[in-house]
Amino acid sequence: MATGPDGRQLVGPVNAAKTPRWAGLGTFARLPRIDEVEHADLAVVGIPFDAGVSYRSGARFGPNHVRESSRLLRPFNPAQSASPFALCQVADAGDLVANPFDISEAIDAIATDASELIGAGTKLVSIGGDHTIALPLLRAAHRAHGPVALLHFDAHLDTWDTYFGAEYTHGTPFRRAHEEGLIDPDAVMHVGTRGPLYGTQDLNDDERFGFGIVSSADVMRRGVDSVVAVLRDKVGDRPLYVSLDIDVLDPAHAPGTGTPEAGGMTSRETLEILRGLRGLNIVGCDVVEVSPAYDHAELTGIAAAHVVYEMLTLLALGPGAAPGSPAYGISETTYGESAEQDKPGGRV
Ligand SMILES: N=C(N)NCCCC(=O)O
Ligand SMILES: [Zn+2]
Ligand SMILES: [Zn+2]
Repeated sequence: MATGPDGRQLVGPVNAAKTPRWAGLGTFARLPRIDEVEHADLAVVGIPFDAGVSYRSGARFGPNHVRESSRLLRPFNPAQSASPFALCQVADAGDLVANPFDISEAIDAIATDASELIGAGTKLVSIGGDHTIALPLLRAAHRAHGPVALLHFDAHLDTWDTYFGAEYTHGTPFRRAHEEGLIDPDAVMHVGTRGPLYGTQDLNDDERFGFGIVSSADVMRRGVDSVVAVLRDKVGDRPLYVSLDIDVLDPAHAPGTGTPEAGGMTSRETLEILRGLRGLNIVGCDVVEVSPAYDHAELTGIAAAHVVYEMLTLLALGPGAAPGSPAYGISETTYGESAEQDKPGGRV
C-alpha cells in the first residue's frame, strides 16, 4: 500500500524484492487485478481477438504474452521522473470476451465492455489482439469524449477499404472510424509509416480522411524532438487516442507480429516519441498486433510491455502535466523547456 497524491491508499505491484519476479500469476507489471481494488483510475485490459488479420494470425495470444514479458518492469520511470503506480490506482482488468467467429459481434462486445469501464471512470490501455479492435475502442472513446484526435503508430495506413469484401478487418479500422465520425479529421496522424502499398490511391484516400504522415524515414532523418513537436502541434489540447501497432517497430526490434515490414523505427525512438506526449489530453491507448508465435526471446513482448508502461505513465501524469526531465542523462527535457527542478539530485 502506498498513499496517493490525493490521500487515497493505493495497491501497487507485487514487491520484486520479496516475491521473485517469475513467481505467481501474471497480471501486467504484477499490478493488482481490478477486483482487488476499490476503484481503478487506469487499467490494462487484454483483447485477445485476431479474426481480422490479413496474413499471419496469432495476436489472440498477445495480451498474456505482453503480461508475461512485463514482469521485470519496475515502479519508478526515470525517463519521466515519475512513479505511475503511486500517482493513481492502476490495475489489470483481465481480458474482454470477443466472439472469434463473428467479427461484427466481437466489435460490438468490445465497444460495449470498453464503454462500461470508461463510464466507471477507468482510463484504458488495451492490449490486442489485431488492429480491428481499434475501431470499437474508438467508438467507446467517442461515446465519452466526442470526436478524438488520433496518433496512429504503425507501419501500415490501416485506412484501406475492404479485404475479400470484408469491411471490418485489421487493415481498415481507421477508414471506418473516419466514416463513423469518431476521429477529428483536423488532428489525425500516422507515425512510422513505410512499406509497399497497393497503389497511389491508398495515399489519396488517406489524405482525404485528413491524415498526415510522419514516415519511419522521417523519424530517422528529422529526429525524435522535431517529430514530437509536429505531433503536439497537430493534437493541441483535443482529447487524444493513441493506437500503436507493434509492427511500427522494425522486425529486428519486434519480430513477433503478423504483417512485418522492413525499415522500421527502433524501440528507443518509439519510447522517446511517446514520452514526448507528456501533458497531452490522452483519453485512451492501445498496443496491438503482438503475435507471440513469431516472437523470439520475448523481444516483441518486452517492447510492447515498455510501450504500455510509457502509456500508463502518460495517463497517470495526466493532461497538463508540466514538462519534466529524465532522472539522469544529458537530455534537455521529456517534453517542453528544461525542468531542472524535477531532476533528483540535479544529475546530468
Ligand atoms: N494492421 C496491420 N498490422 N496490418 C494491416 C495490413 C493489411 C494488408 O494486408 O495489406
Ligand atoms: Zn501494421
Ligand atoms: Zn495496424
